[in-house]
Amino acid sequence: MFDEKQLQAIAEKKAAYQAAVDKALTKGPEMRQEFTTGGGIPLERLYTPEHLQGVDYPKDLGFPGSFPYTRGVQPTMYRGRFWTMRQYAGFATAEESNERYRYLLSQGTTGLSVAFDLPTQIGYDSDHSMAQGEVGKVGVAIDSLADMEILFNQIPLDKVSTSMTINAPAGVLLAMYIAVGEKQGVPTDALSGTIQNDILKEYIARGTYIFPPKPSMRLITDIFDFCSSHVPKWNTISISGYHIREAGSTAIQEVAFTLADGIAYVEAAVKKGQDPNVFGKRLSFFFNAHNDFLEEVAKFRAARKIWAHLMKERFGVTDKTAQMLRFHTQTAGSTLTAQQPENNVVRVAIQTMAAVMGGTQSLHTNSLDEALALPTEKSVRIALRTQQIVAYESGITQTIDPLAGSYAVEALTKQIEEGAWNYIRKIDELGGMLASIEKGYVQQQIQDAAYNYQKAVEAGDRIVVGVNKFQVEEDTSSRTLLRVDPSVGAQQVAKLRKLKEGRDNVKVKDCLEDIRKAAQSDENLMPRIVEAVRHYTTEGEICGVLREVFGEYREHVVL
Ligand SMILES: CC(C)(COP(=O)(O)OP(=O)(O)OC[C@H]1O[C@@H](n2cnc3c(N)ncnc32)[C@H](O)[C@@H]1OP(=O)(O)O)[C@@H](O)C(=O)NCCC(=O)NCCSC(=O)CCC(=O)O
Repeated sequence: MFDEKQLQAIAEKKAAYQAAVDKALTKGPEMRQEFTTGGGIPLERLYTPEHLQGVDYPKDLGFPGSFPYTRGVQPTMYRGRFWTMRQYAGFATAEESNERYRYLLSQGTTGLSVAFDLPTQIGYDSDHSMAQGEVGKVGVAIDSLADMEILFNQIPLDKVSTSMTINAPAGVLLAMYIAVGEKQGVPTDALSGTIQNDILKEYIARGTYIFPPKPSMRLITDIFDFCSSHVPKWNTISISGYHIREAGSTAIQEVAFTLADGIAYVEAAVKKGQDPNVFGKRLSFFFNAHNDFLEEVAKFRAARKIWAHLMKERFGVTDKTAQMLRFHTQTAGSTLTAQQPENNVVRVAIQTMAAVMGGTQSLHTNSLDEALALPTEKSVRIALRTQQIVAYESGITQTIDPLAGSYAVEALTKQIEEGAWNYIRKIDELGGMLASIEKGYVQQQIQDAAYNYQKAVEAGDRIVVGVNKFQVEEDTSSRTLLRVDPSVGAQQVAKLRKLKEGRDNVKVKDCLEDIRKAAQSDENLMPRIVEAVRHYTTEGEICGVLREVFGEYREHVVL
């Protein structure tokens, strides 16, 4: 971006600067021998136009809303519309969670995001022995359409978009959402939202899988196909790097493994004869926002660029929307500290700025007390206000991709891009993402990175304020934390018993038989599942039949 003469002048001046640095170093050394990003990328003392050598503006950066989308997916970005402020929430019963959603909406949240309890996430009803002690704990307990109707009571599904963090049983929860829409008189083509539906990262990092890879991929591609024709505004998957990063990966690994998962999904759907120009439009992504501000901004920019190239060049996608990497961000749970939790507000604010400067489409900001418990209403409000302050007061939303052209940010963007491509090539060599997971390669890479980070914290090479430096004695007696009522499990079991007594059990049996037959054949499962939930067939019953046909996945332990 600079001509030869300018670069020559810079090189000459740089010699003088180096002499000044050498002199400064004789007076006192720098604080560290080597400086690196949080993700371990080596950093130079100073970045100059020399670092932009090789950056081809139209090719590498371009303009917002056009290939390769490095600078953002919308031509006007936040001047036209802020990102969706989408707080992940849900606990106890559908009634209590509905109250929390309506509170959030009244406070200015612009999208919903449902957290389900663990039994729901692994396809068990609240009365299953595996569910004991877990009902309503980390999210809301949903057994049937009856619970979903309460969850979205007085929330118009044609006006608000909803994300559901559900993976192995994603099709069942999507079917229930469709059925709630029908009850509200909202046609399926007016529903908008996202299901996480990303099983590969469950095998790698999160753990709420049910079925083995093959039928799991089939369920996912069934959903792609079904939504393309029936629920066209639905984001059919949220390909997630968030949990990979929470498990301890570096920023480069987060990008690489997420996009490699994306490649696996596209390949699976293409193999089924689906058109990536169509289903590709509704693939969405989900990343983490950590504290290392510049690295995070660069990460988001690099991820968009790589995905656009992958879709265009590897899969021959010509549709512009299908080339775009659109993503949700959550601030990093793993950076929150139980010590001096008020400091977490500052961490979240920095991470919010990184997500916004990186061009996110949707954002969840963590609450200050989340290292201790599920957030209280007050702490959730502060988290939401953090987004609102960044949106309305910081000024950073008024200029698109404002850090572009920063020597340091462009250099980091390139480094992350190159690092991620190296991993993607390695995964290709290993036979793709599924094979790489089965070999334990991906898990091992993440474990090594997590181990190195922890060692650095324990050695004091990485400072976590309030944890390994600046500790204080804290009086925790006045802390108010949210506690889920332990009677939720019993309440949910009683509700389920009543439901099963009152519904048409012959119809339910027929629906389950239809699902079994469809599962044993190549038929798309979604229409059968939608029909079953309409008749109040429970999630556990549907997943139970699928378990019988598909079997269950057992974890590949990496030692
Ligand atoms: C695509 C995204 C990322 C965002 O979708 P959204 O609907 O919010 O936003 P969007 O698509 O960008 O914008 C909505 C519509 O406005 C349009 N639009 C946006 N900006 C515009 C602009 N400047 N000018 C004109 N139009 C614009 C878009 O094109 C789109 O229209 P069209 O629709 O017409 O194109 C989606 O997938 C999403 O919301 N994901 C959220 C995932 C999530 O919450 N996950 C929580 C996980 S929690 C978790 O997993 C962690 C904890 C755990 O482990 O459990």
